[in-house]
Amino acid sequence: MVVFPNAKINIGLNIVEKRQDGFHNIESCFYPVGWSDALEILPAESFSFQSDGINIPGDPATNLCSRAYYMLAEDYDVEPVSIQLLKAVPIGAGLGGGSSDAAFTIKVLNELFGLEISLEKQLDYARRLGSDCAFFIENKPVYCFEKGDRFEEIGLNLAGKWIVLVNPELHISTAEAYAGIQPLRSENDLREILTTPMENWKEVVKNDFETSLFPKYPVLKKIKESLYNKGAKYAAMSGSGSTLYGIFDEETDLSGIFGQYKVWQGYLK
Ligand SMILES: C[C@@](CO)(OP(=O)(O)O)[C@H](O)COP(=O)(O)OP(=O)(O)OC[C@H]1O[C@@H](n2ccc(N)nc2=O)[C@H](O)[C@@H]1O
Ligand SMILES: Nc1ncnc2c1ncn2[C@@H]1O[C@H](COP(=O)(O)OP(=O)(O)O)[C@@H](O)[C@H]1O
Repeated sequence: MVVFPNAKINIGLNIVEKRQDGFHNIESCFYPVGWSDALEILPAESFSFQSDGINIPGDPATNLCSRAYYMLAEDYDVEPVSIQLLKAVPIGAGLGGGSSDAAFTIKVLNELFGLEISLEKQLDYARRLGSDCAFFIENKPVYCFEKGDRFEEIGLNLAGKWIVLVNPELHISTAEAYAGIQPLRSENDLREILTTPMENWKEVVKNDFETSLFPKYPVLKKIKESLYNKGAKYAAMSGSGSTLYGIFDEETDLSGIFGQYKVWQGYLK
């Protein structure tokens, strides 16, 4: 079975408070975007994981796809598989690429072996692999809270808008980014603001990580400003960075402008 684990962006990200378990409660909106890896999972004589494309640091046995397989194999009768991943989504980029691979692995194994794991249980398995991971099980726009792994429906439809994602190939560790934050609950209700026209978001839909990371990495702020200068209706950093995105009313080819960086552009669904 071949699937295409896609990336996400965060629209607004408020780091509300530090939790007893060391994690943070956050509020954000997750929106799926088309930048994707390719993942093939086939029944095999023994388990194997191989990847191509962007190099993923670390032992293949600890790759999130392998971890998803071993986690399910503890509880279900799953046969050995060979997993082949073509990695295209930048790593440590605020796009949740690894989490998406893991969530898609759960979904594929569930289907391939007829495991009939309920949606709630798939979400629970995904939560064990990473805070971002559960989002990719349903993979639809949501408002998220707690660790970013509890969801509420959101009436946000950006289908047909054009998005440009710019990744300056700075690897920012999520843990390190959280460590640099002084949590503060926003007075704004993100769900309410996101029902207003996108032109109104610029001053109020904020990603708290920008405050700590922009002074440290000036290139991030520069890219965000360029996206606005090129006509973005809204621009921001996704998650803990380092990818910036701009949302446009119409198709706007910026591949030349940002030629020195990794760029993905396309329509939102
Ligand atoms: C910041 C966000 C926003 O969507 O995305 P990315 O920028 O990583 O894509 C997420 O909260 C990232 O989720 P994810 O990348 O799955 O993080 P995890 O593997 O669960 O955790 C990595 C580390 O980040 C910190 N962490 C993560 C989530 C959270 N709510 N509070 C935290 O403090 C913890 O230090 C944890 O050890
Ligand atoms: N399949 C995978 N794809 C990407 N990163 C992976 C994968 N499996 C494990 N990782 C590890 O996860 C971390 C980055 O995860 P990723 O989801 O790309 O970051 P972010 O959520 O910031 O976009 C890296 O430390 C990387 O080594």
